[in-house]
Amino acid sequence: MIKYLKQGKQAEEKAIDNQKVKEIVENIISDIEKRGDEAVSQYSGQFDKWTPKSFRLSREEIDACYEQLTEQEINDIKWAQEQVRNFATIQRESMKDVEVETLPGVVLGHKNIPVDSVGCYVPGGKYPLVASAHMSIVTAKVAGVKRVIAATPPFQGKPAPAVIVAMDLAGADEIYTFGGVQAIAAMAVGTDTIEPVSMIVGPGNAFVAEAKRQLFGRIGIDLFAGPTETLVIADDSVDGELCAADLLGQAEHGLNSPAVLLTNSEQLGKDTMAEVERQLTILPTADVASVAWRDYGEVIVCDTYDEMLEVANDLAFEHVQIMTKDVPYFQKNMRNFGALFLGPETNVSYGDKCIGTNHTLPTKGAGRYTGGLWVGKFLKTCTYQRVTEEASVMVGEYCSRLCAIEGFAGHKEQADIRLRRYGKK
Ligand SMILES: NC(=O)c1ccc[n+]([C@@H]2O[C@H](COP(=O)([O-])OP(=O)(O)OC[C@H]3O[C@@H](n4cnc5c(N)ncnc54)[C@H](O)[C@@H]3O)[C@@H](O)[C@H]2O)c1
Ligand SMILES: N[C@H](CO)Cc1c[nH]c[nH+]1
Ligand SMILES: [Zn+2]
Repeated sequence: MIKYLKQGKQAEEKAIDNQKVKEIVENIISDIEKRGDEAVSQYSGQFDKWTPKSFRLSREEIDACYEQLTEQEINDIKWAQEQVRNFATIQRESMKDVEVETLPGVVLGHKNIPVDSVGCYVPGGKYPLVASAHMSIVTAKVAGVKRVIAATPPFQGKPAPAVIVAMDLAGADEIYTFGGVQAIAAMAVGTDTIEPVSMIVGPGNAFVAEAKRQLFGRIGIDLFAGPTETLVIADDSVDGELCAADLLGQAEHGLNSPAVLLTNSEQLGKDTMAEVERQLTILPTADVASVAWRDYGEVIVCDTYDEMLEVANDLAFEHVQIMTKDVPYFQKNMRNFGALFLGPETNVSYGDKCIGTNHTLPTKGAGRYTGGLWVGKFLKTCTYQRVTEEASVMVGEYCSRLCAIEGFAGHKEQADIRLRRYGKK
């Protein structure tokens, strides 16, 4: 049986917010399509109080950002990028091109071809999300994308130096300081000064995620990577203090970031709730985390692992932290999630910042149909075929008859002409 010790906002309340966001985003995109740079500047002024002469940073402006960081900070950014690059390179090497003779004289293959140009969005409303630069730009470059442009909103009234340095170290070819819907739309549809890209990637708030969703089709997107959500699956092998830290660690992302504890121990549920309240009195980001916990925090108690597994697969959350006696059971049976964090020794923050797996992950149920950002998202797997004359006759006979079933005369003739040319002479 499933029992809620604490429940978050219900689906209907969430849907009202979503509708408002949809309308706002639709209007901004259509205005930017019509008025280009002028509209980008207007929205940047309205939402971010930021209207520079040029949104694109010059080499001198980028270099000035390095001066604002310590050597340690630069080295740490480099270390994190190295981890992301290493893992992405191994993943890239696992994506082999294929060429095989499936029937005598029939050769089929596929090639993995990088997308020509990509726009990488690095969030920066509440926090300058330095790590998002590694996740998208480094990975795009490992995939072989030629033109990688990057955008991030101003932070506290100016370009965030650590984000700009991370973008530059990651290999971004153009760096823009603008955020939100205006950044996504400018990169996707292009303006007088910005050449549009083929694909937009990277996480963001509800406005950013919705803008990508609305533009999908005109451009490619990686996935729906909206407001952070985290699920902690735990039993009495761990304590409330650890569970609370792992819930609040992600609740601090935003007012609408769900943090859920799923347990088979009512006592752990109660201890965690008490611990959350205690930690909120000392967490410097409690202003955000406390609202997220109040509105979207949940504590669900189940009887068995099987029940916990079913709830977790239904939730299809972005992050799933497993802290149970039987970790392999969840590793084996979890099907819907963005990333798994196995055991109390690791945690979401390692993945967020530096361990090497990508932190741009599916939210709002998108984990039911996609994994997170990875090198494969930047590659188009495109097929080709080649046949001998003899094989063309063999396949052509099947094809001709199959076309006749469907009434496709033109298709049939494509086969028949080859039967006449390559058939018995
Ligand atoms: N799913 C993932 O992989 C993942 C990874 C990292 C971060 N995130 C999420 O990214 C988000 C970052 O959000 P953020 O807000 O800090 O930064 P952000 O850069 O995504 O958004 C800031 C921009 O939002 C726009 N904006 C703000 N209020 C608006 C309004 N009322 N109307 C229109 N536009 C508006 C502004 O232009 C601003 O530049 C968080 O929700 C975090 O949880 C998700
Ligand atoms: N947890 C975020 C993904 O939802 C990623 C991140 C980066 N920095 C901090 N957090
Ligand atoms: Zn995080």
